[in-house]
This record gives sequence, C-alpha cells and structure tokens, in this order.
Amino acid sequence: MQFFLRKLIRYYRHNVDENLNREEGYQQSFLAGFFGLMGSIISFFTALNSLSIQLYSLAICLFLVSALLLLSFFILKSSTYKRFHNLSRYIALLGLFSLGIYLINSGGINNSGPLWICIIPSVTFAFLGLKLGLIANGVFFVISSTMLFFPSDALLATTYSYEFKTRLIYVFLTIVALSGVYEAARHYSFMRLKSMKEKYEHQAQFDYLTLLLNRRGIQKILNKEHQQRKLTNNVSTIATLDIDKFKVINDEFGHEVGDMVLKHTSRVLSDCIRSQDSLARWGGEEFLLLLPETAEQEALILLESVRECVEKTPFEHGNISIFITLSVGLCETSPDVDFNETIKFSDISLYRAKLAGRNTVFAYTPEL
Ligand SMILES: Nc1nc2c(ncn2[C@@H]2O[C@H](COP(=O)(O)OP(=O)(O)OP(=O)(O)O)[C@@H](O)[C@H]2O)c(=O)[nH]1
Repeated sequence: MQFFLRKLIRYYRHNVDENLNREEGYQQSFLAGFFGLMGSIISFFTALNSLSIQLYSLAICLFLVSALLLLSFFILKSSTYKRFHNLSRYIALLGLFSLGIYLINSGGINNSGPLWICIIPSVTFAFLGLKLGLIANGVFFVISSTMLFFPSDALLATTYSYEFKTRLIYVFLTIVALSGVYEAARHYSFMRLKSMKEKYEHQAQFDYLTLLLNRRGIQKILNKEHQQRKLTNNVSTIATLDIDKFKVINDEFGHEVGDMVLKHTSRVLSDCIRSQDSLARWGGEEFLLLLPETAEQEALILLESVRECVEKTPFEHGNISIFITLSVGLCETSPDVDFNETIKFSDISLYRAKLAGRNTVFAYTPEL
C-alpha cells in the first residue's frame, strides 16, 4: 500500500512539474484523470457496500459513476485518444454531477447522501478553472435548489427538513466562494511561476546586453547541429568574430558608449547573416557564428561580406561617430570532429587575423 502511494505521489509530482511547461488545460485534465482513478475506486467499493445492504438503485448509480470516472482516467492515460484528453475532465464531472443529483433525489444512506455535494465546488474549479468552474457550479446550484425546494417535494424521492435543505445550500455556496478564491489565487501563482520560469530560461540562454544567444544558448544549438551533421554527413563552419581595438573605444568614450557599440555591432551582424546562421555573444567583444551546411569557401565569401557590412556601418550617437572593424577566424568542421575542437581552430585563425593587421578574415589551415 505504502509502495503504491509513493509511486502515485511520484507520478503526480512528475506531472505537476511537467505541467509548468504546458497549458493549464492539460493540468486540469491531468487532475481529472487522477481524480477519475481515485473516484472510480472509491465509488466502486461504495457501490459494493450499497449492494450488500440491498440499496440496488444506489449501487447501480455508483457503478455507473465508477465506470465514467474510470473512462475519464483511461482517456487521459491513452496515447491513442490524445485529442480527447481535454474531454476526460468533462466526463469525470458528468459522473460527479450525476451522482450529486441522484443523491439529492434519493437521499442515499439514511438521507446523508446529499452531503457529498460539498466536494463538487472544489473539484469543479480544479477541473475547469475559475470562469467555467463558476458557470458549472452555478448550474449545479440551480438544479439542486430547484430539486430541494420544488413545491410538495415533487422532484425528490425522499423528504428532508426545511432546515437541512437551507443549510445544505448555504454550505454549498460557502464552499463555492472559498474554492473560487482559492482557485483564483492558484491560477495567479501558476501564471507567475510560469512567467518566472520563462524569464529565467531566457536569461540563462541570452545575453542581457546584446540580446543575442550567450555561450550556453549557442552550445545547445551546436549540440543539436552536431547530431544533425552525424545523420546528414554535411560540413558546417564556425567563425569567431572580434571587434578590433575595442579597448580603445572604451578608453576614449567610456564603457557606456562601449556597450552601445556592442549593441550596434550585434544588430549589424544579425542583419548581415543568413536566416539559418546562429550568432552568439561568446564573451566580451567576441562573437561566435555557426554557419550550418556551409563549406569553407562559401563561408569565406559570406564572412567577407559580413566584415564589410560592419566596416561600412559606423556607430553614430549624437556627435560621436565610431568606425568599427572586425577580425574573423573560421574553421570548417566535419561530422566526426567535435565542435569544441573547431572553435579552438577558429580562435587560432582569429589570432592570425589579428596578427596580420586586423579587419580581415582568415580560414584555418593546419600549418598555422
Ligand atoms: N563596454 C564594455 N566593454 C567590455 C565588455 N566586455 C569586455 N569589455 C572590454 O573589452 C576590452 C577588450 O580588450 P582587448 O582584449 O585588449 O581587445 P581589443 O582592445 O579589442 O584589442 P584586439 O582584440 O587585439 O583588437 C576590454 O577593455 C574589456 O574591458 C562589455 O560588456 N562592455
């Protein structure tokens, strides 16, 4: 039993974590499935109990509800009926509402059955969210109060005292209000957590200044590209681009202007490269460019045009005009070579471009 419970909790926790990545509707459907399984087991045993005390109609109703709840669980678990996942929560609610109406009508065991309607508000909000939950609870309220207060108890198969009926409805409404407030708070927290998660994920992969990918961000793309290359056997090229004499810009105009130059260069670079290329700020005033499915000769031509593009687009700010040049090192990589090795070689080519007087593009050759 303990093992079963632990497994269930772990499964539930895993799905709650997963849910942060998904739509809230999925979370609600998941809850419905979870509730469906538990509810189905409980109503099945309650049905058996009703059978043993010869309350046959109650037993039949409970068996039907148990079947509906189990259906809701299986729909959610099934990968074949994925498009019906959303439906599972409506099926579970249909089972619960039908049971509530039946219990009000019949009174259940010793007229205590209607007390079960107290679970309806919280379950409904959990499955449908605030807006739909309010509507569904409203519908149930109208149906149940009509049944309870219909003249001469014509819609009831049993009789309740007036005090019991009014208190039942008051309790129901109080639970609706409390569950509604709880649902609103839960929804707010969920949305906050989701947006924080997205924000931190973004921060972890993008550079705050230039808004380009950072080292971590491009590493992910490089890994993906590496897998792809293994399948297709294509070559790619990696280039390292470094702003020339950036320290001079900082020293002459200050760090603030230096930052603006970095942003400007990033924008120009992003405009010059192809849509399939990935650009990242590798650190300081150095950028890394991945040119997928591009051999060295093609990359040389492309990067020469990128270098020219930056050279021809000076940074202008007020009466300041700064001409920027880039030194570029590149290296072609084949599927069997690790990207980190290729980056090392393109760095060597960059060093050579700097030594050659800057503002130039160099491809890697082993004799460097
Ligand atoms: N404003 C600003 N400066 C930065 C940033 N990151 C690094 N730097 C500066 O960039 C400069 C890089 O200097 P160096 O490594 O000597 O390179 P360089 O002056 O470009 O010289 P070469 O690369 O040899 O052409 C240093 O002064 C760093 O402080 C940043 O985010 N903002």
